[in-house]
Amino acid sequence: MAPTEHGYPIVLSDLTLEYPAKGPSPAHVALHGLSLTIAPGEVVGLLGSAGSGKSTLARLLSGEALDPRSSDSRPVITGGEASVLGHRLRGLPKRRLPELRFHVGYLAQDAGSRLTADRSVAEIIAEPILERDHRYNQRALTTRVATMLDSVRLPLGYLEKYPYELSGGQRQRVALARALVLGPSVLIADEPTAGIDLTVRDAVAQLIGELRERQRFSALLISHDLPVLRRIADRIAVLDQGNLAALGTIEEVFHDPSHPYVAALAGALDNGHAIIDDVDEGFGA
Ligand SMILES: Nc1ncnc2c1ncn2[C@@H]1O[C@H](COP(=O)(O)OP(=O)(O)OP(=O)(O)O)[C@@H](O)[C@H]1O
Repeated sequence: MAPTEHGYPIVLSDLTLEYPAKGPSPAHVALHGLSLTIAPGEVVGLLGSAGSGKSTLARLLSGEALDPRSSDSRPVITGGEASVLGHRLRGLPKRRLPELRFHVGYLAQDAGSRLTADRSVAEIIAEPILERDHRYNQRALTTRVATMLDSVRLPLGYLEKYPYELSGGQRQRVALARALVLGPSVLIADEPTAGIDLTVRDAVAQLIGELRERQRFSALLISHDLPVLRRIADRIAVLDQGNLAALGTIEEVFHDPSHPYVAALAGALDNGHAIIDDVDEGFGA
């Protein structure tokens, strides 16, 4: 594995990320001068208003936004730097992208609902391994896939099922198994519990917590689900319109908020909202 910068798997220093102008759409700065470090084994929760840049950051750190094959328009680092496991992402040579992606598990937004429809659960989970080595030992592959399915608490009988046969929560667990199949050192998860019913949400949170203990990865977890964040995040960062509005433990951030968006989040919490998407209205894009 590449050496980490100052021992931190993720280092953002004064990072500015911009979507370049495209056709009639002008350039858009999605993140302004963001600085944040994530320590080995640390889980940082990321909250923010709609359009505040959370998914853009996730796409960059996972390497997805650096992939020239990506169909979406891609954000570009126009200021500062982001390092993941010692890889400096600004101007990262294309040949180093596979190594970065090997060590970084990425659970994209709505990953569960975007599983390839005509592949079995076993094929979906095995895919990241076979993409790297299509001659991977079949027996070792079967064992690895079964172990991953078991670690996300799905019965082995599900290996031959197809996504349409699974519930939303089960699909999300398959997506998580796929994101973790290469044993990453860093996990980037974008709303892993969104759209899942309450009981399963708790199970997914517990699972990420357990896997983190077992595999010891650092993670950036985008979520507005306070019970989930309380359970697994060591600190939270709050973004508002591309700027860092707060950073600290949940208690530190919500104790005496000075930023209006953070104050609105704290107000929603006081009113008993566990999932605090509701305050997005009136904030952000
Ligand atoms: N492909 C793109 N091209 C141009 N602009 C984009 C693109 N994707 C996102 N943006 C813009 O960048 C900003 C940040 O978007 P992003 O999806 O990162 O926000 P977010 O915090 O994840 O929002 P949400 O909570 O709604 O998912 C928004 O203003 C959005 O319109």
